[in-house]
Amino acid sequence: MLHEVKSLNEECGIFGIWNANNAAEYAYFGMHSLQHRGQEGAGIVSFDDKNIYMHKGEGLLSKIFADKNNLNKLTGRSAIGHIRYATAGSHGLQNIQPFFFNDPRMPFAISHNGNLTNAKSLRDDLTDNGAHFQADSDSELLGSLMMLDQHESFIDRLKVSLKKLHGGFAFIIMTPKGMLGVADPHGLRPIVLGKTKAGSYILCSETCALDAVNAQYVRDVQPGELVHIDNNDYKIDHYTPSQGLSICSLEYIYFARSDSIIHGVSVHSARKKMGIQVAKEHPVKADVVIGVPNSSLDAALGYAEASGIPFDMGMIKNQYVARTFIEPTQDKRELGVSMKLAAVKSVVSGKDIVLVDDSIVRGTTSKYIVQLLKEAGAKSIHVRIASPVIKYPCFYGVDIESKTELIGANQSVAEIKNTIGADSLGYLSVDGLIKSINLNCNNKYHGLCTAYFDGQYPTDLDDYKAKYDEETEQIKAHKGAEQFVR
Ligand SMILES: O=P(O)(O)OC[C@H]1O[C@H](OP(=O)(O)OP(=O)(O)O)[C@H](O)[C@@H]1O
Ligand SMILES: NC(=O)CC[C@H](N)C(=O)O
Ligand SMILES: [Mg+2]
Repeated sequence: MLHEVKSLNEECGIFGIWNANNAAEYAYFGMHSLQHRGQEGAGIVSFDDKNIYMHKGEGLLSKIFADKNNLNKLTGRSAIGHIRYATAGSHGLQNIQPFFFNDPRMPFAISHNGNLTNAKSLRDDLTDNGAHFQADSDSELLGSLMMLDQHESFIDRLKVSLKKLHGGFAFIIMTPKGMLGVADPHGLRPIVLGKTKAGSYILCSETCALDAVNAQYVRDVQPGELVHIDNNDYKIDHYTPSQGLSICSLEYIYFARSDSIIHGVSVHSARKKMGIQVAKEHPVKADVVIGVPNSSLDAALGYAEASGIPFDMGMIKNQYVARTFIEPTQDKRELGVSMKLAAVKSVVSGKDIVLVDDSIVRGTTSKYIVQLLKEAGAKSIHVRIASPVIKYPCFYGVDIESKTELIGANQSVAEIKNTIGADSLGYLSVDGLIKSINLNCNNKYHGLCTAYFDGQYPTDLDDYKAKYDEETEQIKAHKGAEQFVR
């Protein structure tokens, strides 16, 4: 299976529109602006009064729908779409969503962003109860549970089944009668409601997809909520009580597009504040601040603003290589980074540099960039990371499920500094991160999941717990490690 050259793998993007002319076309344009969330495959399912239409494929949306007929055949006034980056189950067409369930009581299609922590146990139970599966990802389990459930109404079947799911999930569910949006009890994955000028409702992962189709933001779907949309309006219901918002902090740090607004916080502003905050926490004398295009540029601007050191374009990104797919081995990954990023010698030569990146996962990018800047004549390189040390894996929809691949779980900050060859290295503190995002949420989690940094998982780890416990002893060794080294 081929993968894009990315160090930090993204999540999925979901989009649904109800009661619109050319619904599938809306889905296509909305999903196009969510392409950063997954590049493995995509699909759209549309409904008209009598029929269901579907087209799915592997790779980028523009490739899957390059033949316009693939979109034109998706008629009807409602459509639901999905773009995938796998976290559970195999790669390949069978796991590309939306999944369609031909339930004679009420047919439905589902799109899922997230990862279920109890998927294996649920699958085992369902298999014992005679369920048949279309594929092997976690996402179809909601449909499988609903197919076996005996409640009379569709909503009851949905609510009962949702209660059995653990972990991170945002779902859009579509039937011939209406569209539904769901957030897990902690709201780990983002999902928003919007409305077009013509009055059609949209559910999608990020507000950038609403902007792309000229729709207005209505509200974020809150933890434990079930939003019903039909021809008349939308209605907010709950399938379970909220456990308090703890949305994935990496959405703000890296995943979401900078122009999106999540739970009232502009992603761009949050990133800029992370840069301002890391400048306060780890000041350094230097000639120029540079960012790693594109995802750290907002933070680099913040660092420059707070420190008074000028920002410049010390690195450029080859936009075309970002869409090159290669095998995800370490040597190919390194080759991928070198094809993707290049130094601007006139900016970096002879200079003391502050190099800002949004995160370090395996260390591949930072190591390569430090080397690149040295070769371009930089005098010294002070790396500043606009997020805390990533030491713990994620089980809620991001593809870092083992600590063995995390440099921050295996090395102290001093060791990482040496590994990447920097003159100094400073990470943002967890408090600094919470302050920069500032969700103004008074719950235990400050509105955020910061498990990557502090191991505070808002849910049980269920089927992942045994492996996680095995790795925990090693992780402990680095607990409380310093945030800065010279
Ligand atoms: O330590 P590493 O394992 O290298 O991972 C960290 C890098 O991964 C991400 O960038 P990525 O290259 O995925 O994509 P981007 O171009 O969107 O920043 C992130 O922005 C860091 O630069
Ligand atoms: N990244 C995601 O949200 C993935 C959704 C689902 N777990 C899958 O693997 O298809
Ligand atoms: Mg990057």
